[in-house]
Amino acid sequence: MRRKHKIELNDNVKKRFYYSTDQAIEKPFNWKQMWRLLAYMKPYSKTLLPLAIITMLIATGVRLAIPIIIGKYLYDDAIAQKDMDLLTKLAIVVGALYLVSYVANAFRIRWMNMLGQKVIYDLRKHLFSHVQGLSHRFFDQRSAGSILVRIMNDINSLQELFTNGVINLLMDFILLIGIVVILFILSPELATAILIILPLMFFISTSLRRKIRRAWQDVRIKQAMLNSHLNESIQGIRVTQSFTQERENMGFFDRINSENFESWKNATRQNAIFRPFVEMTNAVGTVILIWFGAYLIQVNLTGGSSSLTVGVFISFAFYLGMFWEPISRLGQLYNMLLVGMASSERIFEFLDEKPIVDEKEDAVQIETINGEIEFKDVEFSYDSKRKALNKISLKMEAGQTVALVGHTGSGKTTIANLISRFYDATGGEVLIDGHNIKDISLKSLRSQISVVLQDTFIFSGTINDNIRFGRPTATDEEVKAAAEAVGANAFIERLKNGYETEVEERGNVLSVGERQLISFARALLADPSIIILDEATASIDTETEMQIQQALKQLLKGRTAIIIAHRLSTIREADNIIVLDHGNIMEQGNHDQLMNHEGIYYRLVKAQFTMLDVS
Ligand SMILES: Nc1ncnc2c1ncn2[C@@H]1O[C@H](COP(=O)(O)OP(=O)(O)OP(=O)(O)O)[C@@H](O)[C@H]1O
Repeated sequence: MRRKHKIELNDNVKKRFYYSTDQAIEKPFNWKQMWRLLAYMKPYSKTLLPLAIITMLIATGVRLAIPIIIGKYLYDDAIAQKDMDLLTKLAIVVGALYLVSYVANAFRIRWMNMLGQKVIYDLRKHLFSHVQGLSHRFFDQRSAGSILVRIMNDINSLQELFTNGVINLLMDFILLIGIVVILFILSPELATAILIILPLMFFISTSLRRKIRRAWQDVRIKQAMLNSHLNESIQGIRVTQSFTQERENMGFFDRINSENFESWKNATRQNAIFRPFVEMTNAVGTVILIWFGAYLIQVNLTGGSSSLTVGVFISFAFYLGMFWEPISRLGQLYNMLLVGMASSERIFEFLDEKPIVDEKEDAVQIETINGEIEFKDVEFSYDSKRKALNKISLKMEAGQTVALVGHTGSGKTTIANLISRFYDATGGEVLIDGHNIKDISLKSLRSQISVVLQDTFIFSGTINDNIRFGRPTATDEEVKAAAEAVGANAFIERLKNGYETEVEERGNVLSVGERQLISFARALLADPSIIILDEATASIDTETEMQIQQALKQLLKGRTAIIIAHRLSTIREADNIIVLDHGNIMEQGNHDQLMNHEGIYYRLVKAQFTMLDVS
């Protein structure tokens, strides 16, 4: 059925929606990395960790003791000897031991879970706070999705390791070694015969499990691809619908969905093979126990060289039943460790990433920046191949409005990025109030610069919250005053709940222009010394723009303002207009000077007027 409906894809477009699976799901065991991970348990080494270990030791000790009591003492010494007193006492002891084991286990699980959750909480907090402090270059090189995967999925995959892995590893070793030692003490001959199944068990738990593990990994990869495709499809749904590409899109989805289906089928098939194998080995063990055990009891009863009693035989049966559990868990733990190694490697890769823009230890705090900006022979390139700025020098006096114009890619945003110190110049120096920008503390620098972009970011929360982002301590009245000053008040009041209207993440319910007005209010509230408007009015209609020109004057008053605009009508009044081309300053001056000069700016203005005339 599925195949019948398969949608054939056009050969020209088959390459779309190929998601790379460069993220290794498992890595070989690495001690150094393991110690680094375990160090996250250190804060709990005097509290939760010892508590979990003690309760684990109690529960394991009790589990190891019960079969001996039931078999050897209860059967051989009490039932066989018809000692009713002893029988009652032993029954009480067994009951009490079960109770102790139950309580110890309940606490062990509780404390282990708590320990695991706390370690994961700490690790995620550490990673997030580290990533937040990284430079723009780090984010340029990675998609938001891949960063999200590390903070969520990779840390989640370590959760199991911390909650169950570490302590279960100890417990299973103790349990296995304990069982083997006890069996040998009770009856070396029967122990030797039964332990033949151990290698078989190990073989199954390692080799079969490896296959199963691979099969489930494949499922995870296919699911991640399905997720990526869904994410991209939903985000791009408007484009898909407008180009009527739904059928092709369905074809891609169908292909990834069938791969996902096949991988599930394979994994569940592998899983199904596993169970009969386990049961078969258990059956082999039981056959050996019954056959050889019965033989040894017979030899004992007829006064031969064996000392195996029925009670010890019963204890053996119990221990045999207990064998599989730790072996199987150790196998799982091994898988968990390999997956954990890959995840922790990726987490540590981020944690080891240093912010390229770093702060000097003796960085100066500037209470109030005046806003004088100077570039001295500044060079910059995002990558080693192309220069975004070529030895440019410029000066902006405090309180001036400076406009940056030039064609797409000429370096306007790059200048703004260097002023906010999102990147460091690769040559020359950027000075603010005469200080090299690298000597100023990042907090005091950035808290006094506001950047308003064309693509403004609206966070989930109310309009109020979004404006208050500029200054969290501002009162409702101050928020409203800022909105009024930039002309945002009118549209906000028209919303259902006014300033308390909830806007979803990215502000999808607001128009692009409305979002820009909110970001103006946000910037005004922050009361910065330097304000950068990067194409900030590009999405506001001309009428609204004229309305906010006054407000903009208000916003820019007493501050150094850098305005980047393609719409030249917005920068006419700037004190200085800097014209850029391929990272070079071609001309500068005010509107009249540049118009008289009849250079690039003159031609740009003329071209825009001609376009307007035509339309
Ligand atoms: N994060 C980045 N990584 C690599 N190269 C970049 C990055 N940002 C910009 N560039 C490159 O640097 C050059 C200057 O870009 P910039 O953003 O400063 O141009 P712009 O003048 O602001 O352009 P626009 O008018 O389109 O906004 C361009 O060639 C661009 O491709």
